[in-house]
Amino acid sequence: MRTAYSVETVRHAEAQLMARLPEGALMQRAAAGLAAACAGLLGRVYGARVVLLVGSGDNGGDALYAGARLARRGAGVVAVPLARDRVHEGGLAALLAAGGRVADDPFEVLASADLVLDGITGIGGRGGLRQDAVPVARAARGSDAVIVAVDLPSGVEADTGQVRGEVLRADATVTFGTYKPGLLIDPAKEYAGTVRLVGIGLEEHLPSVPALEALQHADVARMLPVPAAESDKYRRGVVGVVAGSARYPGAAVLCVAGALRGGAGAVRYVGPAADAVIARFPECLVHAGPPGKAGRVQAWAVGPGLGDDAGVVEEVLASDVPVLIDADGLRLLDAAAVRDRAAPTLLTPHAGEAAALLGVGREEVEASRLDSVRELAARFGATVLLKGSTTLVAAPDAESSPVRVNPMGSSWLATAGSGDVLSGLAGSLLAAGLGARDAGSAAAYLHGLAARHAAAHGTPITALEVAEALPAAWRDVSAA
Ligand SMILES: NC(=O)C1=CN([C@@H]2O[C@H](COP(=O)(O)OP(=O)(O)OC[C@H]3O[C@@H](n4cnc5c(N)ncnc54)[C@H](OP(=O)(O)O)[C@@H]3O)[C@@H](O)[C@H]2O)[C@@H](O)CC1
Ligand SMILES: [K+]
Repeated sequence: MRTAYSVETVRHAEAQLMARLPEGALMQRAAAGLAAACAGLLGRVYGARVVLLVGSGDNGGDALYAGARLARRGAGVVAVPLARDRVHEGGLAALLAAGGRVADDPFEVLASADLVLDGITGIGGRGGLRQDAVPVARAARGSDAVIVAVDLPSGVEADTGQVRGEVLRADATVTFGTYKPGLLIDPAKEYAGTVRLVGIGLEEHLPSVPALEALQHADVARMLPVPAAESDKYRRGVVGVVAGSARYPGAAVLCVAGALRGGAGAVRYVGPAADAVIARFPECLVHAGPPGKAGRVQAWAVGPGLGDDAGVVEEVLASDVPVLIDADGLRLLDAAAVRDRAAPTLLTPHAGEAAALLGVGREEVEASRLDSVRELAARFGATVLLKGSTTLVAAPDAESSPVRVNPMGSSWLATAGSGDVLSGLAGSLLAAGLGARDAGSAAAYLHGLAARHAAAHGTPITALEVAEALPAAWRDVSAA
C-alpha cells in the first residue's frame, strides 16, 4: 500500500522528527536522496550540466544542497535564484563552496542543461507558478534537459491535486518522507512524471490513518474472495444485476460479463434484456422482474442502461443487502432513501454524474476530484467511487477510512460500456462479502489491469474485451 499525508500532517511529523535531530540534518537527508536520484538519471555525473531553479523556501534549499553534492562529483552546477533577496543561505554557501555558481543569464544555461532541478516550491507553494517564475519554467521545459521536481512539481496543490495556474511539468519527482496527495491524484499527478519516495525517517512520526492510500497487487490479492472447500454457489454470494432495457440490452450483457468474473457464486440478472443476456451467458440466472420476486441475492448492482425505471431503483434501495448504483440509477435515486439505508451503498459516478449529484458543473468536479468524492460520500452517507483517469473511492466515515486512489488506470478504458463492466465486477465483489470501499477499489484496480492486458498490443479495446481480460488481471494480482 502506498500512502499519502496532508501537508499539515507532514509538517507536524517533521517538527517532531527535527526536534530529535541536529539542525539541518533532515534537509541533508533529503538532499542526499535527491542527489542520488539525479545521479541515477544522469548516468555520468562528472561533466554533466545541472541547473537549479531555486525558490525562496526550503524547497530551494534542498535543490541547492543536492546541487552541492553533484558539484562535488564533478557536475557543472549553476543556480538560478528566483527571488534574489531570499534564498536558502546555507544551501547557497554549500553550492558555492563545492564549486557551483549563480547564473548570469538563466536562459543561456537552461538552453544547454542536461538536468534541471525544480526547487521553486514544494509543500509551501500556493497556487500556480508566480509570473516571474513562468518564463524560466517554460525555458526549462523547452530545453532537452531532464526535469526533476524536488518534492512536488512546482505549481500544483499538494493536498488536493488541483492545478490553478502554470506548473513546471517534471519527468521525475523525488518526494521526501511520504507521498503527498497531489502526487497520486489528477490533474497534478500528470505533472509529476515518475515518482520516487526518499525516506528521511518521517514514517514513525506519521499517524496510522493517512489522507489517501493506493493499493498494490498484494493488497488487492488479500481482499479477493477465495472459495472454501465447503462453499457452494449461494455461500460464495449471488449478485443481482438490474441493468439494461429494451433500448439498451447491451448494458445488461456487459454488466453481467463483469459480474461473472468478480468472484460471486452466481449472477442473477433481473430485467427486460434477459434474452440477450442468456444468449451470451448461459450460466447466468435470469428473471423478468421485479427484483423483489427474483430470489435471494447478497448484493445488487443497479443502473447501467436502465432507462427511466425509477421503481426498480427504489425497490433495490429498500433491500437489506449491499447495493451498487451506477449510471441511470444515479439519476433516478432518491437521496433520502440512500441515506436511510442500513446496509452499505456504493455509488459509482463519473465526473458528469457526480456533478449532477452535487449540483455543480462538471469542470468543478474534474478540477477538485478529492473534495468532490469526499463531499458526495458525506452527503449521501454512502461509499462513492468517482471514475476518471485516477479513480477515487471515499467512504462516509472519513476519519477512519482514507480515500483510496486507483493507481491502475488506463486511458483505454475511455470506451463505451467499460463502466458497465466495472459495476458488475464491483457488485460481484460486494456479493462475495467485501466491504464497499474494498469492493470499489479492488474492482477499479482489476478493471484497469484488465484493460492494460486487453490493450497489450497497443490496439483499441472493447468493453467486452476488458471483461474477458479480468481473469488475467486476477491471476496477476494473486501471483503477487
Ligand atoms: N520542513 C522540513 O523539515 C523539510 C522540508 N523539506 C523541503 O522543504 C519544503 C518546504 O519548504 P517551505 O516550507 O520553505 O516551503 P516551499 O515549498 O519552499 O515554498 C515556500 C516559498 O515559496 C514561495 N511561494 C509560494 N507559492 C509560490 C508560487 N506559487 N510561486 C513561486 N513562489 C511561491 C513562498 O514565498 P512567499 O509567499 O513567502 O513570498 C515561500 O518563500 C518541502 O517541500 C521540502 O522540499 C525537506 O528538506 C525535508 C525536510
Ligand atoms: K518543486
